[in-house]
Amino acid sequence: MTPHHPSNTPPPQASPAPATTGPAAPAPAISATSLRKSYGEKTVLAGIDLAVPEGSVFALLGPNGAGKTTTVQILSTLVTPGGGSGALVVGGHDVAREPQAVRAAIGVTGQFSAVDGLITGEENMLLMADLHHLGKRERRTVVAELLERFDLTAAARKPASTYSGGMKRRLDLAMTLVGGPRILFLDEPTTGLDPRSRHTMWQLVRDLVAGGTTVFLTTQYLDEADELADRIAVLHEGRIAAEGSADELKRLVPGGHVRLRFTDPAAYGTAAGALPGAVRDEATLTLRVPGDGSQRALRTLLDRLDATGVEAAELTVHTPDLDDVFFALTDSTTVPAPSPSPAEAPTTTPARTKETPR
Ligand SMILES: Nc1ncnc2c1ncn2[C@@H]1O[C@H](COP(=O)(O)OP(=O)(O)OP(=O)(O)O)[C@@H](O)[C@H]1O
Repeated sequence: MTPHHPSNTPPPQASPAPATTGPAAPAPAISATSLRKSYGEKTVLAGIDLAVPEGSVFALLGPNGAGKTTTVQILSTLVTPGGGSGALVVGGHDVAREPQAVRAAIGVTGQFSAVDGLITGEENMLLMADLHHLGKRERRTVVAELLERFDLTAAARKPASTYSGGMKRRLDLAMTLVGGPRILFLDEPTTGLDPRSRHTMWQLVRDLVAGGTTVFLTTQYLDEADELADRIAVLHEGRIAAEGSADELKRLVPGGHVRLRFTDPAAYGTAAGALPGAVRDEATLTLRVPGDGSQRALRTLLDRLDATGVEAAELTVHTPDLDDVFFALTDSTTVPAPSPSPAEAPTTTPARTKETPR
């Protein structure tokens, strides 16, 4: 778990110290150091650090206007970074010095589709193939394969304007893949789609990642980040408010607890006496013990329980969902406390208490 520090110190996981033995860690597919951007007086990005390992899915989460699209636009060379930004490297190429090489390595699908509704799905694809200078035979093969893979073969000869929202989005993604990009930027890829279409898109993304593609995703949907992302960064007021896996983020906010259910009232009573802070539910013989769901907290709880000699019939660990995290992190009156230093606690055991504002 890596809550960000105002100094923009890169998170330990994001930029590990070079190993003294063994093979060096591969360079991230996407990395940004102190990325800044302002429009006039408005600071959109106040210096953010990112590192996305190859073959992983990184989700940038944030409310409307947080700067997600701006980040994608800068990393995909569409917009210039602000003055004072550090190194921005995508696919091994510097975004400022080698924009062409970056463009050759990436695919971008934005909130505004590149699909032309006046021509058919297949014609849209062939147009893309021409833009990528594919040979005559190759363009036919690549287009047919992608249409098949994205379940668009039957509709291929129909004007794209007749497609459903989900089909258009699939076509858009298929068009992006014509050039065979190793790195994909998906800016809110499922906004406005129905649940079935969203699940289809998620599966397509998973398949791409299984094939080695790196995905940089922006989304306002917490379940989407939860479903797809290996790591999630929450963008708030121009900074990364927190970064980690979905589970790590969930441990950042209060609401986590362990639920112990007993079948024997005597055992229930004994356990309740031994566990200070436990919320009792006499009707169901259940105790709810607040905790961050970490290994350490769980061990303490079990040690206490063992000392009483009673055993629970059922033990479940509840962590808050990403909604709780999102609201806690993007509510400017509360920010999570920084993690204890690695010497004090494992990196997967972040502090989760609400703290005073910065
Ligand atoms: N070209 C521009 N000129 C001026 N301001 C801009 C420009 N592009 C973006 N902004 C401003 O920068 C801020 C961040 O916009 P951005 O589109 O990156 O946010 P977002 O997180 O993608 O939001 P949404 O989820 O609504 O798409 C907004 O306040 C927006 O108005």
